Amino acid sequence: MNTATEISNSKVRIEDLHKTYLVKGGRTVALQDVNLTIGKDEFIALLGPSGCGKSTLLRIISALIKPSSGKVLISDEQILAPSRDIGIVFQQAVLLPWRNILDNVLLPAEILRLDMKKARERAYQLLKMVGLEGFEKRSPNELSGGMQQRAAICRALVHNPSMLLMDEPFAALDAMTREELGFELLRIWDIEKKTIIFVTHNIPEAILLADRVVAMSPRPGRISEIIEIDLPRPRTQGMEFTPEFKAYSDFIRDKIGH
Ligand SMILES: Nc1ncnc2c1ncn2[C@@H]1O[C@H](COP(=O)(O)OP(=O)(O)OP(=O)(O)O)[C@@H](O)[C@H]1O
Repeated sequence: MNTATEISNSKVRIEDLHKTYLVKGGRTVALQDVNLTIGKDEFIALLGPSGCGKSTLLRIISALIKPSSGKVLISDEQILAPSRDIGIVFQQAVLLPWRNILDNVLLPAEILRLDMKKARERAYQLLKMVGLEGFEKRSPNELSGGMQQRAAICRALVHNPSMLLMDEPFAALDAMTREELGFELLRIWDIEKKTIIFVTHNIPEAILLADRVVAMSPRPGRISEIIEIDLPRPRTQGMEFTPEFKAYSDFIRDKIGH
């Protein structure tokens, strides 16, 4: 099992990150000594038990919150404010109910004051790529949960960021839709070439998607293990039943004590 990788072409460098939240009557250490280098266009799965600090780490990388100490560099620049070069997908699609699907996808382009003609072309192209062609003018509540999450992915990509941060994006979906969207995400990643950080609790999902699985320990969150997933790409249905996959799964389960 390969757990040590040299990253020659780095996109993200996380250095000595600590995060302590001040809470009533004390403090919660959410992250401690987190160091990680992520390669350009790499697919990272951030795996760990509930409360180990995965969302906190994602929020620090996207500069939605500040670390207590340490820093995050993206393309060699320290991140101090939210960057337009990042797209974020959360567990819930949170589409605005009064806007149709196309206008929801276009929201970041409006906020960033991009050329709306070009943005509209891109939105149509993205919606087509995720199988939502013909649904552009529908309202979000006319779409299934999986379709809404597809639209949320398009919204995160419309301004063509080089990084995609995904916080348990498929956790609210049923198992079949979840798997389907996983493969769809891999297809998008193959076409669009992004650096992806994908938070999940789900070991098979992490193995199926990622180049490397970064396993975190329970609070205070630290990186306990980094496992390179040397399965061939494209990843396919049925791979989960191979002995190689099972070996990764057993190894990770053993390491994180599941
Ligand atoms: N705004 C906050 N104020 C105080 N404590 C917080 C805050 N956000 C998170 N925490 C605490 O920090 C720890 C890490 O939380 P975080 O949400 O990052 O974990 P997580 O691994 O993403 O959890 P889950 O998988 O359940 O979403 C938890 O103990 C949580 O209670």
